[in-house]
Amino acid sequence: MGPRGGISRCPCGRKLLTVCLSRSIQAAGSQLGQSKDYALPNASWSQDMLDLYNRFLDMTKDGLWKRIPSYNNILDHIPESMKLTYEKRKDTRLFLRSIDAEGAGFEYVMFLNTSEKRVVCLFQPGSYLEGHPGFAHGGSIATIIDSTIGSCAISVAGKVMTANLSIDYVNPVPLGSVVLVDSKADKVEGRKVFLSCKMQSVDGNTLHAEATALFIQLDATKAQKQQASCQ
Ligand SMILES: CCCCCCCCCC(=O)SCCNC(=O)CCNC(=O)[C@H](O)C(C)(C)COP(=O)(O)OP(=O)(O)OC[C@H]1O[C@@H](n2cnc3c(N)ncnc32)[C@H](O)[C@@H]1OP(=O)(O)O
Repeated sequence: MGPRGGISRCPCGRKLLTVCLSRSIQAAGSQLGQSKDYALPNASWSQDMLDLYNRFLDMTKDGLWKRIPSYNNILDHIPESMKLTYEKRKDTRLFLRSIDAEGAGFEYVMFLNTSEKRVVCLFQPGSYLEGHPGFAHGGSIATIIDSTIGSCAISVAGKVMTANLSIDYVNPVPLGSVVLVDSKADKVEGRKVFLSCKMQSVDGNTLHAEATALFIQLDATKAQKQQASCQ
């Protein structure tokens, strides 16, 4: 990972500046009628989250890493060429963006490195994701892993679905902490994409979870049938 970014050295304070910038970008976006991008700092992000975000943002400068924008409607994530005949519905939401209160649900941002076939997600689980008292629910961990690995699979193979996801939960994740979800595509065999992933603490000293997954590239004919059946 590269050195920390210039933003952090601003005299008016990194957190304040970053949040101001994100608000300006979001305000500009809404003026243009664009969807809100949630993968930008907000006031709920901890210093750890902001520090990591700025480190990764710095790594996007040479073009190897890209920040993946995040919207509350899945169709805003899908390239035009992959949308086929989906119709945008107003009554659906991407599961991870279903909680409105900042900081209460899935606070996350993903970064893609295409040449390494890798997606890293910075994840700060909020209080509505509680399982055991004070810790993130295993389902929320599975969700962020599935989405991170899934984003990696999509970048490699386009339209895919999870066929298998296997997770070893090693250490619980405290609510409000920040973890790194580091996924990579290990192998592509025909329509099958095999991926693996580690969820670790920011200092790298705690392994929270390890996962492997199989994603299958959708057969065009079957994909059209699936779409037709859910419209
Ligand atoms: C933040 C932004 C978010 C964006 C990321 C979103 C990521 C989220 C992803 C999801 O959560 S997707 C939702 C959960 N997944 C599903 O609901 C999938 C349900 N399953 C299916 O629809 C089908 O089973 C599937 C599309 C996965 C595969 O059906 P196909 O009919 O296309 O595949 P087919 O049965 O022909 O199998 C193709 C190959 O894969 C193999 N295969 C299929 N399922 C397998 C499995 N479960 N385990 C091992 N191998 C499997 C199968 O043996 C075969 O191998 P071979 O080519 O070598 O013969």
